[in-house]
Amino acid sequence: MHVMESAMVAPVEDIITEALIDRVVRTFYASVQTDPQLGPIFAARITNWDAHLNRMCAFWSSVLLMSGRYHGQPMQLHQGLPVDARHFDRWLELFAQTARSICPPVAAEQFVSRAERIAESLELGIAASRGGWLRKGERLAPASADSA
Ligand code: HEM
Repeated sequence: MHVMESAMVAPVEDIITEALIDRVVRTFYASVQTDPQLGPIFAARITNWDAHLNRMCAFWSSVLLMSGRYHGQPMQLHQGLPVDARHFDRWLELFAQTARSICPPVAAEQFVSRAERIAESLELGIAASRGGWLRKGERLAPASADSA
């Protein structure tokens, strides 16, 4: 690559910083907490928001900066949740709105594309834990006790 071209496009690690992750995470969960669909699910489970936000910052730092700061089992933590495809769609909608309102476009797209892939694998894992396997493109159905 010509030296001028490389100087014009900053590497994504220069754009996505711990400070940017911190802002995205805190802004996102502030809107999650007041969201009628998602808020109650979090409110019923999270007693220490400060600890949760710190863990989510560590998670995104591991995902986007490969910092290795996060150690946890997100799959197990989501398996018991009363969620279906509609909750994931809303989560992703709020997350994309947040990322795009805060980040430069290339950084926002990194957040959004990783979130979409992780959401898809969480849907697959939750479906499997309920004894069902999703085909390609098939979405998570409501838990049977929650199908109303
Ligand atoms: C339907 C959408 C979602 C809902 C309702 C939801 C809800 C929750 C709740 C309630 C917890 C806390 C669990 C606990 O500590 O007992 C949690 C943890 C977590 N969520 Fe989600 N989540 C959703 C989607 C996602 C997505 C798409 C991601 C990643 C892109 C994600 C990443 C995480 C992580 C990493 C943790 C674990 C933090 C830790 O280790 O303590 N979640 N989620």
